[in-house]
Amino acid sequence: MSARRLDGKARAARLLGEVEQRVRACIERGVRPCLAVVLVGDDPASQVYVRSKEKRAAEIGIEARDHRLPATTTTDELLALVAALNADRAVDGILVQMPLPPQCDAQRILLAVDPAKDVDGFHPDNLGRLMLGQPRFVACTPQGCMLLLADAGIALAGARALVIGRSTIVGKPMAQLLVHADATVTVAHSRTRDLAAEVAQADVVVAAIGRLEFVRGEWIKPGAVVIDVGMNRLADGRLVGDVEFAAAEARASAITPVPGGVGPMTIACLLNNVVLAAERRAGLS
Ligand SMILES: NC(=O)C1=CN([C@@H]2O[C@H](COP(=O)(O)OP(=O)(O)OC[C@H]3O[C@@H](n4cnc5c(N)ncnc54)[C@H](OP(=O)(O)O)[C@@H]3O)[C@@H](O)[C@H]2O)C=CC1
Ligand SMILES: Nc1nc(=O)c2c([nH]1)NC[C@@H]1CN(c3ccc(C(=O)N[C@@H](CCC(=O)O)C(=O)O)cc3)C=[N+]21
Repeated sequence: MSARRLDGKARAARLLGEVEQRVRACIERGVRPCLAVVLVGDDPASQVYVRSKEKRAAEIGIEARDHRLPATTTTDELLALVAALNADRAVDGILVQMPLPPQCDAQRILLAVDPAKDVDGFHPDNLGRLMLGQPRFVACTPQGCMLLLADAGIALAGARALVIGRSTIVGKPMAQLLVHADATVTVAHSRTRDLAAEVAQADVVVAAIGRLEFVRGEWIKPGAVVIDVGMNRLADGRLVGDVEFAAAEARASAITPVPGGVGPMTIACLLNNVVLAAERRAGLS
């Protein structure tokens, strides 16, 4: 069997088309959706992501306001900027690009973002709402993974799902979304005793580890669906996922490529969250 490739690039383009329509409706009501992007320091990977987000935003009529701060920025300086963006009526969404330099207290900064503008879905208020099954902003990467799973056409209800990774931005919200979709969910992490055995049981595998081709193709249960969140940059510039793609593709029924899988979905879901916030301001939702 050779797996169907879940084309995140195409799915993201479709979602962005829908978001663009909704942006137009906001603009007709006099509300221009606006995302404030805060980037601290000069990490090259972060610069690439931020540029990509701002480009996509501009293409569909969302205003992207760029706030670049030096690597020496203090927590208090960042808190002051966040407070100003919270108070700015024209700003619908605030994204503070992670990771932050070590002297910045990321927890304090995430807590300071107005939950109604937290388009990343990282604020405890939004994470808590997700736990309760009453989501406001759902973290973009897990939201994108759920859309790709819907496209894979498998019934999640009753399926065995394995999430590898338990970060607050990917693994934990992903597991919550799968629970709400009635899957039977296992969360694996670095202390998991026998990862291969867990993978072998799973109808759905979501890998969010950050280790190149860590999930071996031979572990995959034949016919399983594989979502690869991992982004590992090789010395030659190539981007590789957390799953051994070629071998996994031979066993799975559907699989996301890297690049062109989850990554573009993350950006589309972010802009989806921005328009959601703008619709509230425009009285459209
Ligand atoms: N496509 C996209 O849009 C995005 C991609 N990413 C990518 O996804 C990956 C994960 O990101 P993120 O969640 O932020 O990463 P973190 O580093 O925060 O979390 C990694 C998780 O993997 C677990 N882990 C580490 N080693 C092992 C192991 N040997 N076996 C099982 N689990 C292990 C860790 O376990 P423990 O908790 O025990 O340490 C941890 O829970 C990265 O490659 C990142 O670049 C991230 C965000 C968005
Ligand atoms: N506050 C915050 N929010 C984030 O959402 C956030 C963050 N910080 N910090 C970093 C991670 C990572 N992330 C990616 C988004 C898109 C691609 C993406 O578009 N990837 C393309 C390829 C890009 C390339 O080739 O470099 C793809 O997979 O096809 C990747 C990674 C968002 N993150």
